[in-house]
Amino acid sequence: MFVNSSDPPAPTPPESQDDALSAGPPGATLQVENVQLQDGNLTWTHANDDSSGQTTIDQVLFTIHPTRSATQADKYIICCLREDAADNPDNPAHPTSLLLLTTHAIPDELLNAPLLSHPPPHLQQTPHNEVDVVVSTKSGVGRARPFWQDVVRPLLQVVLQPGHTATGQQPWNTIITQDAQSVRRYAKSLHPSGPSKTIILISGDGGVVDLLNGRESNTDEEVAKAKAKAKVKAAKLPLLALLPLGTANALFHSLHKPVESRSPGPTLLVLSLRTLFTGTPARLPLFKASFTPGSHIVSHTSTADDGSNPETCLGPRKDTAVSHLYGAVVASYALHASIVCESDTPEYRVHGSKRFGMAAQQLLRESHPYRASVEVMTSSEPEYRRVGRDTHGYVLVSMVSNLEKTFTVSPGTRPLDGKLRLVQFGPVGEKKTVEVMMGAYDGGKHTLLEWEDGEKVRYEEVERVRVVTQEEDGRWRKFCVDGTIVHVERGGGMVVEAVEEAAFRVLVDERVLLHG
Ligand SMILES: Nc1ncnc2c1ncn2[C@@H]1O[C@H](COP(=O)(O)OP(=O)(O)OP(=O)(O)O)[C@@H](O)[C@H]1O
Repeated sequence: MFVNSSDPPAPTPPESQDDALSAGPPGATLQVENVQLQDGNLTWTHANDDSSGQTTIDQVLFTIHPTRSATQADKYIICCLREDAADNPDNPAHPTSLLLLTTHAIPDELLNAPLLSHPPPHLQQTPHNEVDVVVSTKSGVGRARPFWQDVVRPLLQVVLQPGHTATGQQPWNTIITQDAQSVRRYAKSLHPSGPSKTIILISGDGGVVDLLNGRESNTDEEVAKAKAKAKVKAAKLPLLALLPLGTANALFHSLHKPVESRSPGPTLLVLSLRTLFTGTPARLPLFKASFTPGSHIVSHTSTADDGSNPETCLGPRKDTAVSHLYGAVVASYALHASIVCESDTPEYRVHGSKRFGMAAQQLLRESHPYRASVEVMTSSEPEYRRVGRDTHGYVLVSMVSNLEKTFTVSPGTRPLDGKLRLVQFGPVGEKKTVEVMMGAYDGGKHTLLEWEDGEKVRYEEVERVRVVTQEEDGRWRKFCVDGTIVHVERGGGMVVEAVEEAAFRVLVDERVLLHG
């Protein structure tokens, strides 16, 4: 979450500044002819010099056929994403770029692929709808901003072309994060009674949790009032469009699991851009994690922390007090929470998703038995039932199937099903824990694991989970909600349950709703 200390200081534009004014040309626009599609390869001839070009069908985002203007009536724009460093060797800081092919005729297969003749309503700024773009600059390995500048912004410009004004004003608002509180501050500005909002969130799961909780913290009262008065309609709930530029991107992977193929196939970014322009809104299921009094959010990125202390998660440091958090991904205790917490140092962050494995190695060597009570309620059991023994290795309550693309923590979860599932096992030691992790990387087979000593992985659908820690050492009293770490007091804990009331909608690929 911190810039490496060797980086030059980054210019920090005001959060609300729309840096579209400094935009360059919208991607590389090429006039092409003789476009053909064969064996998954799209080929063409450049109109100016007859040279040829090619890309794969997986890199095609969609085709625009703007029928609005007579001059453009017979023109197509094939929009492609290039995201291989090899495609952009001159500029490794900008690993993704847009390729726009303008042509008079396209192969039939592209007519059947996503074809945009009008900007989708959710991307149009009108008196009844606003479009905000939130760029979380420290997500993942820091590529959200170049992705916005090089790809998303020019694509919006091309699709929303008639919205341009002479002043260069764009029909969207841009929020570039400046610190760890930026997304929360933005969320606070969302008013349930204002026009409906589409929020294009260029970030990882942390941006989503910040958005869910920033909004909630100031609008509890307002939301209650607005609901009582106007009965906030589902269609007015803010609509999230996720562009997954984080490390794990669990929410996007899980929501798009039915349409995400193993390679080769469209990449995560291609899928997310297709969904942004052609997706369908759905209610985003949420859970609430409530914490005992005295609990605090632990963070590396508060203003008080200059990032020089990699031991934040190991020490007794306290940050913002917290009573509850909303989440859309997972709430956890024990190994998972410790991995997320201890991998979130500036040193580990530069390694992208490898940081989880690096922190896990150390924690696995220690294989700490976490002293706690874990209890569940299910739809058929209205009283708490104890799960496991007095010590635990892994306790995770999931609302999604995947924590990473290939890490299926909850194979029974379907996108948007709104169900909570518990994955729990005891302190089984390094070897068996690795076996569990390998099962998760093998489509979720860990949920069937049982060992000869009677230990097993417990996996079940639950309504509510209560975890109370009995640890003395603060290092083992960390809980995790969608990547946010909460430190609880001695004897403290967390209760997790699904939330009935909808607060956000999310854009998904239409096929997810049909086959999810
Ligand atoms: N300019 C900034 N300075 C400090 N912190 C920032 C800044 N911009 C964003 N952040 C914080 O960095 C965190 C980035 O988390 P995010 O989840 O988006 O990425 P990630 O942790 O890499 O991905 P994932 O959660 O999917 O693994 C967020 O909590 C956000 O508030």
